[in-house]
Amino acid sequence: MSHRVLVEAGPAAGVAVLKFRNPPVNALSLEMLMELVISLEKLENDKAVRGIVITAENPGIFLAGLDLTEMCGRNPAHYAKYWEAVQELWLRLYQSSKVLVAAINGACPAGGCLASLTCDYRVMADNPKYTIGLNETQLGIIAPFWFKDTLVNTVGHRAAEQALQLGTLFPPAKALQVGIVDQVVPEEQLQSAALSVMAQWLAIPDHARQLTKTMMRKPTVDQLVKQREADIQSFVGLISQDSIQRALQTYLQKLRQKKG
Ligand SMILES: CCCCC/C=C\C/C=C\C/C=C/C(=O)SCCNC(=O)CCNC(=O)[C@H](O)C(C)(C)COP(=O)(O)OP(=O)(O)OC[C@H]1O[C@@H](n2cnc3c(N)ncnc32)[C@H](O)[C@@H]1OP(=O)(O)O
Repeated sequence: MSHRVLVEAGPAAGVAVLKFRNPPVNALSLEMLMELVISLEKLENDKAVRGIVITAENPGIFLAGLDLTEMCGRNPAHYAKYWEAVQELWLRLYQSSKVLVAAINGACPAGGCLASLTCDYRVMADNPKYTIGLNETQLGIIAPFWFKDTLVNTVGHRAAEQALQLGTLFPPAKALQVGIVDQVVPEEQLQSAALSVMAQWLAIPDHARQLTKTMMRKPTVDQLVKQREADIQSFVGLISQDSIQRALQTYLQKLRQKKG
């Protein structure tokens, strides 16, 4: 039984809706990652499901990204386990044979943006409070190569380089202009817009669409698959550095003080 991920049958045949519900901010904790992987595996094996709309149960925060508390003050074995789970989620999402449509109904930084970038299409609610992007450099860390590759595959090299160096979080109109999202709609129309685009994608025969998706994505997937263990070791080495730990602690404190 999953607590942090809700899967519902969609209103249209063949469509499931996967909702994030990990309060307070839908951070990708280890438990959340594991529940997501299990939910995605079940959906992948369900022949009746052809498409999945991915969204947050409560509007406001789509996903707050990776859980910073999983990357601060822990031991190397924990960092390795956590990173393997992050890799696994990305591999499941990016290689999914289903049509994935992200209905972005809230803040979507870093790991949240990455999850949405694995989808085939992104619709974002037109709310200026919501932003999306790979903001790692603002935290004093760097987006790993496969985060970078996923962004490059979406927006192209120049736009990705600029967004990554600056760690830009784009509001909806800017995100559309750069191409991080494909469509921006009034908030109350988000779910219907996602279902409408899903219907267009499902009009294509599955086998042709799936083979095309694999052809487009395989080179990027292979890069990680062939060096998964080395990527884990790089992550553990980097995240364990005192300077990185200090940067993450400072960022977390700033988030906590924001309220005070
Ligand atoms: C191969 C080798 C390469 C190695 C490179 C090394 C490192 C790179 C590794 C990983 C890449 C990292 C990816 C990430 O995803 S990092 C996370 C990025 N996320 C963010 O920057 C978002 C931060 N959060 C926010 O901006 C806001 O919280 C929000 C999501 C916009 C919501 O705002 P709101 O005002 O509604 O809530 P609060 O800010 O008050 O937060 C409430 C509560 O939640 C805590 N929290 C927020 N975000 C996170 C998070 N990502 N992880 C853990 N906890 C989080 C926040 O601190 C508050 O806690 P409190 O205790 O005060 O209640």
